[in-house]
Amino acid sequence: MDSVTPKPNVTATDQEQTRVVQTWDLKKVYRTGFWLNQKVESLKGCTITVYEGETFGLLGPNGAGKTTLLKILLGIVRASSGRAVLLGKPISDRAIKQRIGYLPENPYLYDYLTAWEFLQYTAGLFNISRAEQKKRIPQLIDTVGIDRKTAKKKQLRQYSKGMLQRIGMAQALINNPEVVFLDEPMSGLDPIGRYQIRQIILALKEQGKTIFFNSHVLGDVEQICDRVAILAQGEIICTGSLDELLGSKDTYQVAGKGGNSEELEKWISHLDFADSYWHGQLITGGNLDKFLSAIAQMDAEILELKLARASLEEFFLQQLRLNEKHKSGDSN
Ligand SMILES: Nc1ncnc2c1ncn2[C@@H]1O[C@H](COP(=O)(O)OP(=O)(O)OP(=O)(O)O)[C@@H](O)[C@H]1O
Repeated sequence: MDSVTPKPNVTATDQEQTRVVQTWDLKKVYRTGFWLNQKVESLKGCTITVYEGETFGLLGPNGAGKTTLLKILLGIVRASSGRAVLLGKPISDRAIKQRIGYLPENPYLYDYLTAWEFLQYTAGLFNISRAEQKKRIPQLIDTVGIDRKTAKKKQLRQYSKGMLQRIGMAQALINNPEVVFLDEPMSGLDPIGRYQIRQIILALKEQGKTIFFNSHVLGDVEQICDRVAILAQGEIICTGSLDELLGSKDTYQVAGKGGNSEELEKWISHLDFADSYWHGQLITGGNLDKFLSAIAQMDAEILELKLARASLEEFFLQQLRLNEKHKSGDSN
């Protein structure tokens, strides 16, 4: 594994954007049991691409293999077969560790250190000079929204779960990484804690960092991700941007009464008009106001207007159901 092999079919997107993470047919079989004679097939051939500057969400139910994939990319777990490239280098290349950040799912953050001491310790692991630490640590503490005095005085055992997660984010950023891997960064947090982590991720996105995160908190993913992949039972079952997977934010199902079909057809596709009642699909192109005034001028009335786009949660559950149906060979 680990050799760099170009993808045979290079698409327009590939040509335009730099690929930061690329895997080909990654597989992982864990051996368990006293005699290591039992096998758990955790990944069954994962091929994914993450482009520079994007926020990529790897979604999947418990046990789907998300953490395993992430740990393979980070070199914590060895793949059984397949290839992976990170920042243009094989994942076995130790030099790339300097360019990535990682927040594990349940980070252990040394209870008896203060946040400041903990960040000094992690900075030391990257050989960051004392002078640089003096600049970077306060900046990071500000970025993750912890009070500087608290960071210097309070031991981590006195922190709330949300504060610990934010310090975990700060340690993932200590080396100013180009790519940040976050394993379930919102899990176990209350809505305020999740909001704070989302804001930090959005700020990182603004700085142009590539963010790869695992999650099953789909509402959060929907708000911050550019592209997602769904992993189920070790296999990627779909991947794409939210618009590609869910449909455009501009598409509505609309139903109404009155007006005339010729005028309505200028706005509404698949128009079904009968006895002055009608329904169809409206693609506004961001001009919902213009449509509403056109309706008023036609002397028509809207009875129902709702977004045609499914939520990510609905889409996720539907994809998992379809995958299970497909697996069980049920054609109904
Ligand atoms: N070290 C290990 N030894 C044996 N089996 C393992 C090991 N690590 C993970 N597995 C198994 O591999 C499968 C995938 O686990 P993984 O932790 O990657 O899934 P996940 O999608 O991250 O799940 P979760 O959302 O619950 O964290 C599971 O069946 C798990 O039990």
